[in-house]
Amino acid sequence: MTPLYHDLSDETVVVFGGGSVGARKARGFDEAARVVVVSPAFDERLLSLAAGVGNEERGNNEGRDDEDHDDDGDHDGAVELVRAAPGAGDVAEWIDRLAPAVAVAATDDAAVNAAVESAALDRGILVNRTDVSGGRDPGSVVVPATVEDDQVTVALSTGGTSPALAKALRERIEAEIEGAGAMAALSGEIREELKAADVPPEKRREAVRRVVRSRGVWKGLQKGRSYGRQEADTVIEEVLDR
Ligand SMILES: C[C@@]1(CC(=O)O)C2=NC(=C\c3[nH]c(c(CCC(=O)O)c3CC(=O)O)Cc3[nH]c(c(CC(=O)O)c3CCC(=O)O)/C=C3\N/C(=C\2)[C@@H](CCC(=O)O)[C@]3(C)CC(=O)O)/[C@H]1CCC(=O)O
Ligand SMILES: NC(=O)c1ccc[n+]([C@@H]2O[C@H](COP(=O)([O-])OP(=O)(O)OC[C@H]3O[C@@H](n4cnc5c(N)ncnc54)[C@H](O)[C@@H]3O)[C@@H](O)[C@H]2O)c1
Repeated sequence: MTPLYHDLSDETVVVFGGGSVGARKARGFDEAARVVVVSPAFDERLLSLAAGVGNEERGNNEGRDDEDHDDDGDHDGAVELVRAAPGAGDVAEWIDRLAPAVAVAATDDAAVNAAVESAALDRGILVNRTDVSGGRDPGSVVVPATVEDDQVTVALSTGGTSPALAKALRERIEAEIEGAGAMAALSGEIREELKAADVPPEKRREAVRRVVRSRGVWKGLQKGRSYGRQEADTVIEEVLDR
């Protein structure tokens, strides 16, 4: 399995199955893509997502300009629910109509999930099969456990073997990456500044490497951006003066 970060803005993700697993996947993809859930019944969390509850603070609507799919127009970014129970033979038609970039098979009907998988694979569409673990077929993707701090994202998979372990490790990493977003912003800015000032590449790299490893800078950033910056300037001066 090869982990990649994929930009799904302007793409559609279709989720077959509106139970608890379908709801979790819809929520995960909804931050970036248009999400359509096809199911005869919907978990309560999906009803909230469809009403746009919780979307505002997640800031997931950037870069989205097609509101055609939005039923009431009020909740840009809301998940769309389509009440239907396609049989295994109907799934391909749904996929053709929705033209998704990713299809998620999350029903409790193994035959329907298998039909989603084969229809997606036939069309070169990525498929996430939620009812099987272990090895994947080519074109089949795993949804990892993820932790985010601003622009920094950690995605974690056990290769499909142990989702419970993926979750447990994710909980540990959550504490570990706190503040990483602020550090990414600061060190990115410093890198640009040193480049613009024509600092020789070797010195520039050493300075940036030291900044991201400096306990003082991490601590400073906890107090506020300018404290982090001050600490970083001290580190940079040490490197440049040598
Ligand atoms: C990471 C996460 C992302 C997400 O889905 O959001 C995710 N599962 C999560 C939680 C979780 N899932 C399950 C449990 C109960 C404990 C257990 O059974 O282990 C727990 C833990 C809990 O709930 O505490 C049950 C389960 N999961 C799968 C099956 C099918 C099977 O095993 O056959 C069954 C059995 C169903 C049954 O027996 O009925 C299958 C998959 N689940 C995956 C992802 C993919 C592999 C990821 C990897 O490579 O590690 C894969 C292969 C396909 C996929 O769905 O992409 C999310 C944690 C998010 C977070 O909290 O950070
Ligand atoms: N990946 C994971 O993390 C994970 C975790 C638990 C369970 N599972 C597996 O995922 C599947 C779904 O789990 P769940 O807990 O959400 O089950 P669930 O029973 O709560 O939900 C299944 C949903 O599929 C819908 N459905 C049934 N037939 C359908 C059809 N033809 N088309 C569209 N939707 C249809 C049902 O109405 C229901 O909303 C199960 O097969 C289970 O083995 C996966």
